Amino acid sequence: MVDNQTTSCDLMVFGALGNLAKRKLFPALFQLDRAGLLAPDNRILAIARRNMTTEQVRDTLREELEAQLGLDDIDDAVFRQFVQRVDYCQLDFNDTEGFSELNGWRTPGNQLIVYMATPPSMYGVIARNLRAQDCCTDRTRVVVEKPIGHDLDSSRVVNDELAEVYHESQLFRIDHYLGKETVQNLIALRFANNLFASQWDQNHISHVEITVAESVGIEGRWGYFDKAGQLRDMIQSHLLQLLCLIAMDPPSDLSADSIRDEKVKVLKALKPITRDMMDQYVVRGQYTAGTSEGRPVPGYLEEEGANRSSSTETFVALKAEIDNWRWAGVPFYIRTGKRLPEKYSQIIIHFKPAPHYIFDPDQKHLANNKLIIRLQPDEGMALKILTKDQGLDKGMRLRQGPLELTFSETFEAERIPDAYERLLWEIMRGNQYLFVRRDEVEHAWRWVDQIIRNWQDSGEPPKRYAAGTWGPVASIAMITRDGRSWYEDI
Ligand SMILES: NC(=O)C1=CN([C@@H]2O[C@H](COP(=O)(O)OP(=O)(O)OC[C@H]3O[C@@H](n4cnc5c(N)ncnc54)[C@H](OP(=O)(O)O)[C@@H]3O)[C@@H](O)[C@H]2O)C=CC1
Ligand SMILES: O=C1O[C@H](COP(=O)(O)O)[C@@H](O)[C@H](O)[C@H]1O
Repeated sequence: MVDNQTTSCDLMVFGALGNLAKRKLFPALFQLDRAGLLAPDNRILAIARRNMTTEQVRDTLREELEAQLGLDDIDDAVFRQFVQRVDYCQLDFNDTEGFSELNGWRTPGNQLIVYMATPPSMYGVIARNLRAQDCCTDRTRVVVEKPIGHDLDSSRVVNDELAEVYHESQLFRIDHYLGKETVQNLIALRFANNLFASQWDQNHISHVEITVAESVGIEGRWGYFDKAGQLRDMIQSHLLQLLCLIAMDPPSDLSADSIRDEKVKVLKALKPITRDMMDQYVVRGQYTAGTSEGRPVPGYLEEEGANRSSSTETFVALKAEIDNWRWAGVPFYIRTGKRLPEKYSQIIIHFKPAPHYIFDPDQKHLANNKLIIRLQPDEGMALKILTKDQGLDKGMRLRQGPLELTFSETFEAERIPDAYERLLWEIMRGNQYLFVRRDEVEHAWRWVDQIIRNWQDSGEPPKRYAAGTWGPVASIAMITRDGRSWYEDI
């Protein structure tokens, strides 16, 4: 059931002293409180194994919020109101007996939200230990982070462990890209504007590009990242979710299952990339030393904690095809990487040219309309259209220009909430539409696993690219072979 208003709830954060909690969860909860979106009796129990008192944890929260949100953002009164909600419980998640302490903290009758900001290997043990307490009723919602496993088999183990204790309707699997305002806007763009809805298929679209470029390296997360790589870390989750939102058929309504059913159909229709297709369809890269934002940076193999012979990829470009009526013959070119020249995420829809061209043959290359959807930064969209160049001497020369919508300029300059604010708010309201269902996770793994197996079988190392460049040249060759290029006018 979806609540329309903020409900009274108790939130338990397992792993509350970790990186995610510090950087994302507590800042998001603070912002919700500041916006008046936490009910007066909402309480937060921070749970971790370090020996600390509630007072110490509240003090560190102040420092961390100041660091994350900037000093100006912290209002004393709001901060005091916020930290009063927070208690700390020292607990090793393997200590079954220790879980009994959690019961004393709960407000009887309140909705309970259990947020597992822990390694996925802990999800099962926490769920089982909670089952022994009064923390698994139908008034409980459980939030888990990506990645769910590192392949299909291990994701099934994690999902089975959760399913042993909780019903699917209680599970909120986070993919934080779904919490980004501009990602949700894809649904509005596609299904609120008949102009696009009627053009959204292989009759009108020639190809689609999805780029999620990061300028950061692995940010001290070698231990995690080296076991994952960019394909598992970014494509299996965020980029396939973006692809689904672009490619799915219209859902019959905005309910979680209507949307998720349509996404699953897309994932099931993804054409497997077989071993003999790999050369043409997938490029894997790893950064070497170079520059980032004007300063020298080490290569992946020289990062802190690195194993110097790692063949983990930090860049992937691939061509995905969707075997269904809507998308037959329309490639989706996807690329994502770390230590690229800048951070931006955008989707480009390349429309087919008009069936008959009557203008200057030299300008024929301009003839495709493009819809550019900027997810971050500078959120907005531009529709590239052709008009006549102005002036008596120009004849019918064409000029390409944008119909431009920059959200920060067109709409009142409101702060764009961080993805985790939106996601936490939806969890409190019990709305699962921005969360990933089990079958989505598993179909995504099935497709990604095959690519990983192909890499393992070939034993070919990733191609090198210097930090601060756009990835291996092979990624340019991949799209050029099809007579296309990555869109550059950012
Ligand atoms: N950090 C990020 O940006 C992102 C993280 N995620 C996911 O979020 C989850 C958390 O990640 P992250 O915060 O980076 O991880 P961290 O390792 O920084 O935090 C994990 C937390 O869990 C605690 N913990 C682990 N084992 C136990 C145990 N047996 N008993 C008690 N406490 C325990 C750790 O305690 P201690 O400090 O004592 O070790 C720590 O507080 C992971 O699933 C990750 O994949 C997803 C997207 C982005
Ligand atoms: O989930 C992850 O996402 C971040 C990128 O997120 P963004 O919101 O900054 O675009 C990525 O850096 C990280 O490796 C990955 O685990």
